[in-house]
This record gives sequence, C-alpha cells and structure tokens, in this order.
Amino acid sequence: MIEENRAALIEARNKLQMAKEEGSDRETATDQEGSDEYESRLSLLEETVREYEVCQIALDCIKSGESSVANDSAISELEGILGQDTVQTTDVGQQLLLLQDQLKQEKVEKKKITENYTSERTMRKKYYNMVEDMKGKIRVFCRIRPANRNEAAQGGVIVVDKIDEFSVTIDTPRGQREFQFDKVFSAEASQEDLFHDTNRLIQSTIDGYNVCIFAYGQTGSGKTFTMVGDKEQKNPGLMPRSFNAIFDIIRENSSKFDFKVSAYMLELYNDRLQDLFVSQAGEAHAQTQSHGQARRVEIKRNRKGVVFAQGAETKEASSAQELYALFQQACANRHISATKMNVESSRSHLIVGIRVESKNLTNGSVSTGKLSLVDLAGSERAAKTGAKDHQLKEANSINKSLSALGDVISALSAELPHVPYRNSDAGLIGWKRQNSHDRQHLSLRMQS
Ligand SMILES: Nc1ncnc2c1ncn2[C@@H]1O[C@H](COP(=O)(O)OP(=O)(O)OP(=O)(O)O)[C@@H](O)[C@H]1O
Repeated sequence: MIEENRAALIEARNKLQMAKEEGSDRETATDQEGSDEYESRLSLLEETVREYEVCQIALDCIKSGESSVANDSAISELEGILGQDTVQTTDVGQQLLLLQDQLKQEKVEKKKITENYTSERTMRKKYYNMVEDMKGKIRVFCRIRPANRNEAAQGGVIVVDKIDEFSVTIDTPRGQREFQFDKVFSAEASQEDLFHDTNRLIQSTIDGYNVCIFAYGQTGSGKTFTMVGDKEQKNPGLMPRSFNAIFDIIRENSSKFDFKVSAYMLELYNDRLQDLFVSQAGEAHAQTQSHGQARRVEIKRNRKGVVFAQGAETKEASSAQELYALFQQACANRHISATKMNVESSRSHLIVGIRVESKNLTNGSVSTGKLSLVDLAGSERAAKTGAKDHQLKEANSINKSLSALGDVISALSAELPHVPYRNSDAGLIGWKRQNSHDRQHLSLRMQS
C-alpha cells in the first residue's frame, strides 16, 4: 500500500509540475474561460498532491510505529503541510486524529514491552543466579594431573583414583582416604571440559556479580596449566577462555547494552603486591622520578565494602585479543623460576581482575561485576624442591600466605562469624566476598 501511494504521489506531482510549466508558457490570458478552467485544474491537482502527501506520511508513521520519536517528527511534518493551506478536508483531519490515536496506543504498548522486558531480565538474572547459588557459593573442583614423562620413567605409582563424579581416593602411608568435591576431573579431562563448568560464571560476572576462580595445589600439580594453559596456547586454560567468553556474551548483547571492560593484573610476591602492568625497569624509573619513593599497591575496601587494588593501573580492553595482549604483557613481568619439581614454577600468586560494566540501553541502569582469576603459587616442601637462599624465602612466604588462605576458606565454609581476611593480602584480594551474591570457585589439584 505504501508503494502504491508513493507511485501515485510521484505521478500527481509530475502532473502538477507539467501543468505549472504549461501555465507559464501561456503568454497572455486572452481567453477568460480557458484561464478559469486552467486555474481550477491546477488547484485540483494541488489538492490531489496534498492528499497523497498526507496519506504517505500517515502510512510511513504506521509502518515506523515502534519509534515514538520518528512518529512525533512525522506528526509535526503532517501538521506543517496541513497548516500551509486553509483547505483542510475532513478526511485528512480524521486521518490525523486516527494516527494520533494509534500513536498513543503504540506508546502505551512500547512502555508495556519495556516494562515486561526489564522484569523478564530481572527474573532471568534472579533464577540463573539462584541455580548457581544452589550449586554452592564456594565450589571446589578437583583435577587430577596425568603422570609426566619423568614420573613415568622413575616408575612412579598412581596414588589418586577417581571413584565417581564427586569422589577420589588417595593411598597414604596410613591407608586409603576418600575425599569429596563438587566435581572431579580425571587425568583425561581436557581444558575444554574444565572450562565448560566455569563458563556459566562468566554470565554471572556480566550480570553484576563478583566471581573468583582460583587454582590451589602443590607445586607442579598443574595450576598454571589449568588457569593459563600451555606456552604455545595449543591448550588454552581458563583465563584466555574466559576472555573470549566475556566478549562473546558482550557481542550477543551489544544491541541491548553498552559494555566497558577493564582489568588490573597483580602478583603477590614475598608478601608484596606488584602491578604487573609496570615492568621492574619501569618501576625503577618511576622510583627515580619520585625521589626514591616506591609505588605501592594496596588492597583497600571502599565505603560499600567493595575491595579494590589502590595504586594499581587499570587498562581497558575492547576485545578478547586486546585483553589477552594485556595479560601477556603482565605475564612477562611475573616471577617464575625453576625448582626441582617444576622447571617453570610460579614464585608468586597471579591475580587478574576483570571488571565488566554494563549499561542497559532500555532503562539506563548500570551494573558492575568482577571476575577475579587467580593462579596461586604452589605449596612446597623445601626438601623436595631444593629451595635455598632467596628461593627458600619465596617458599616460606608462599606457604605462609597459602596457610592464611586456608584459614579464610575454612572460615567461609564453616560460615564462621569472623573470617581472617586480613591475615594475608591474598586472602583479601581474590576471594573477599564483596556482597552476599558473590561466589568463589576453587580448583583443588592433585598429582597422580
Ligand atoms: N592436565 C595436564 N595435562 C598435561 N600436562 C599438564 C597438565 N597439568 C599440568 N601439566 C604439565 O605439568 C607441568 C607442571 O604444571 P604447572 O606449571 O601448571 O604446575 P603448577 O601447579 O602451576 O606449579 P607451580 O606451583 O610450581 O607454579 C607443566 O609442564 C604442565 O604443562
């Protein structure tokens, strides 16, 4: 109908144009009767054009009814056309009233849809996160590392056995012991399998929750492999997979939300927090500039109880690739060295904090969630790792902070009124619960 009207409008305008040209060609109005006839034909044609124009605006308005802004401007255009002339047919007036009525209805409809959408979204968030909560605010997964070539060559015996989805047995000098987890991954489990279960927590972060995933275990048990992946990234770990998942969700929702992703990356080395976005050379340079004063990163809590790393640089990323590039930059500044148990042993706890801010384009509300991904340094026995001198100091500091973390986790699991977060920065930054909805995801690891 719109197309038919548009064609008729063009034809009527052409006829009017031709009639006007014909009029200007007439040299003098010799024949009064002919002149009157011409005038009345011209006025008839003008009226026809106006009618088609009004009709066209009305049809366009009805077609673009979802946008009240577009309709409002169309109405003023329509009123403009009608106001240009004193000739206002009842037909056109009725059409305008009808149109205004339709617009009113559409505005009410639009408001209803927006309200429904907002309440549906709130419900989705609520139920989604209720399901996540039912699974437990603290979830402990166990991953069994396959025996490596050295262990096999030395005739190592497998002492860990997965007996079902949730339990393992371990042969100890005092006999076999059984342990329960929220989930157990066997030595054959892939990186993909591991991520499958944590993937859902990324949605919670985007929904405005604070999520913490960390790997805990003995040195060489595969924490870095699980969190980061192998060096060549043929088997990417939870961190790069999470970066991709964040931006996948962002892409899917880009028509409804405006997102902002920013990150800080720190390491806790020898009880001191270091900003991994600043290299040691950069830090030394900054220290000279500030007359010997070292830049300090400190863990603070704001008035709302939200934990943040004061003094740490935060960088924005607009894609998973950008976030990964920032991560690589941070990893290059991390403390790693060889021990007897791991050729690339992490000598510090790595803390990656990703903040996702989302602005709802429908109602303007803003929510912020944080995903903390932590690769802890491994607990170790100096006798086994061969740690001496500064490595021994590192090991003592690692063991001390892990023991403080153990106290935090025990207190949280037992729901004790006092949780000793303050005993260690590590206990505070990664897994301090920032509100009642937060959830931690603990990956405990074992070696076969
Ligand atoms: N599931 C696995 N499959 C194959 N190789 C693995 C697996 N887990 C760990 N590895 C390998 O075992 C070695 C030790 O793993 P990793 O460095 O991740 O241990 P870690 O627990 O982070 O140690 P540390 O606490 O000393 O840093 C690495 O060479 C890693 O590639």
